[in-house]
Amino acid sequence: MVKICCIGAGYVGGPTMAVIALKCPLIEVVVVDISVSRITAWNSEQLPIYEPGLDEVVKQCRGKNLFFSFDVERHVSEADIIFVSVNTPTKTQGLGAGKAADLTYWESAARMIADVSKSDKIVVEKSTVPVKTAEAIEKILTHNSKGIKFQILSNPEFLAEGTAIEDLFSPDRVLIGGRETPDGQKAIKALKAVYAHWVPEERIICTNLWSAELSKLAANAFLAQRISSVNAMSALCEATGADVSQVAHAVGKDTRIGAKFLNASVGFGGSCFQKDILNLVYICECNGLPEVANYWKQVIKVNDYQKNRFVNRIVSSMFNTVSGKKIAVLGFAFKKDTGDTRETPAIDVCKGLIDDKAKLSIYDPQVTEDQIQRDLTLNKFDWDHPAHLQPLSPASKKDITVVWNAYEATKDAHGICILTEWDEFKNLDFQKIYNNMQKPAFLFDGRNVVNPQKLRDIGFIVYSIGKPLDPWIKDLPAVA
Ligand SMILES: NC(=O)C1=CN([C@@H]2O[C@H](COP(=O)(O)OP(=O)(O)OC[C@H]3O[C@@H](n4cnc5c(N)ncnc54)[C@H](O)[C@@H]3O)[C@@H](O)[C@H]2O)C=CC1
Ligand SMILES: O=C(O)[C@H]1O[C@H](OP(=O)(O)OP(=O)(O)OC[C@H]2O[C@@H](n3ccc(=O)[nH]c3=O)[C@H](O)[C@@H]2O)[C@H](O)[C@@H](O)[C@@H]1O
Repeated sequence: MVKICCIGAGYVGGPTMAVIALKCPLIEVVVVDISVSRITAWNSEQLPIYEPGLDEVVKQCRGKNLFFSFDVERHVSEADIIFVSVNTPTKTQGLGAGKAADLTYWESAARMIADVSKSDKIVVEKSTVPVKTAEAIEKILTHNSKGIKFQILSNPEFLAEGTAIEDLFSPDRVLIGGRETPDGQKAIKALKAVYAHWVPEERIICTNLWSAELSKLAANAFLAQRISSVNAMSALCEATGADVSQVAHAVGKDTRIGAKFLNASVGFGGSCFQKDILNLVYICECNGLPEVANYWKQVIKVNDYQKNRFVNRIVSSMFNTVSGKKIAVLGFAFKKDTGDTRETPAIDVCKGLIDDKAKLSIYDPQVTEDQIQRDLTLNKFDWDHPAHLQPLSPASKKDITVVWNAYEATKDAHGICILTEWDEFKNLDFQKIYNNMQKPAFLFDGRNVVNPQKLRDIGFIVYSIGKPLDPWIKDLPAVA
């Protein structure tokens, strides 16, 4: 029986391994982690992450051929294939701070693999890493190997949160990069055989190591660039009376461009887009390519501009101050169908409003008060380290309340901002909400989930990203 061990039981390691176990009943899959609380949760009824469909998959194979354990060394030493899916945060200190990937967790995993291995192994990069990481990992493994042979493969993950199980069941492609040597090709074949249990052969792409590593960074950069492109257009739509949804629809109908990923928003969030682009920028700079670095940097600049623009719209519309005003924040996760808040645009918007002394009442169906308080007080990039190494929750912000219902959040509020596109926000009773708010009642839709005209008919002053402006807002000076 082939044995797989995955180091890192997070958003990628957990779901990916659960699906491999489900699709390959004759392979034993063990997911290990240094975080005892995460492993305990994976073994309980309350999984540590919220992902539609994940519970069912885990229930079907846990205890049969899927196991979660904190006995990291034992399972690593017994495995034939080791996936490494640990954090690769942005460095906060030293060389490359604020840009380069921090490979501390990867390096310590590699050293541990070398220490405990007693037989030849295939080591698979699942984490997103800088191009050429495999070379460094190879050096660590071979210099500490005691004669054991390691083959390194790059097998980046393309799942998106909220649709992870769907994405894993039916991936657009699986990418496997390896050395162009007989041993490298043999390792590629072994990993390909795992995926071939359910992924059609033509969707499994095999490349050299560097192409696979770089393709992951490139894919995230291209995706984020589409969002910044449509968000840049949204500002121009507001200035001209065009409607960004109509523009995106018309542009996306061109089959060369395609319709997906053209939703204007308050900005992209999530643990990876910004981190991976910063990493790409750093690699370009290190390779003497400042023009290429600046090109990609612009994607992040436009994203920051979009978040600032949203806050400025709120403040300027509400008589240039939100001081002491109650603002209801609907949605805190970085997108719907996840409880993940890493780099969510809600953090920047809430901080912007708090700086202007607003009182926030926040509701998200999947995010806890503790998480929101942590997110609003942690330093940039601290969130991306294993939970037990993060700073303890500092003093909580006083001007925030977190409630468990959109009606309570909006009661007596001066304004509402929608920051996550949860389906339930589309079906709220906005007449009831309007009746219970201070007047004039403002609504700022950062995700284009409401019908602005219907809400204007109720009496709301509505701002929707990239849509023709409400007469109230049109007469105000332009904001940047
Ligand atoms: N979240 C996502 O949707 C995607 C993430 N990725 C990449 O996958 C990697 C992991 O991301 P997530 O799963 O989101 O992170 P995560 O933070 O949810 O999980 C990482 C886990 O690794 C554990 N860990 C760290 N060092 C360890 C060690 N030495 N030994 C054992 N366990 C260790 C941590 O305790 C944590 O539970 C990152 O490189 C990320 O860029 C790639 C595709 C999608
Ligand atoms: O490397 C990763 O971590 C993953 O990053 C993204 O997945 P994820 O961040 O989970 O979610 P997305 O659906 O890509 O959304 C990212 C952000 O962009 C925003 N977005 C997305 C699409 C869109 O049209 N407009 C828009 O503003 C979302 O609201 C969200 O804040 C990629 O889609 C995955 O392929 C990749 O594996």
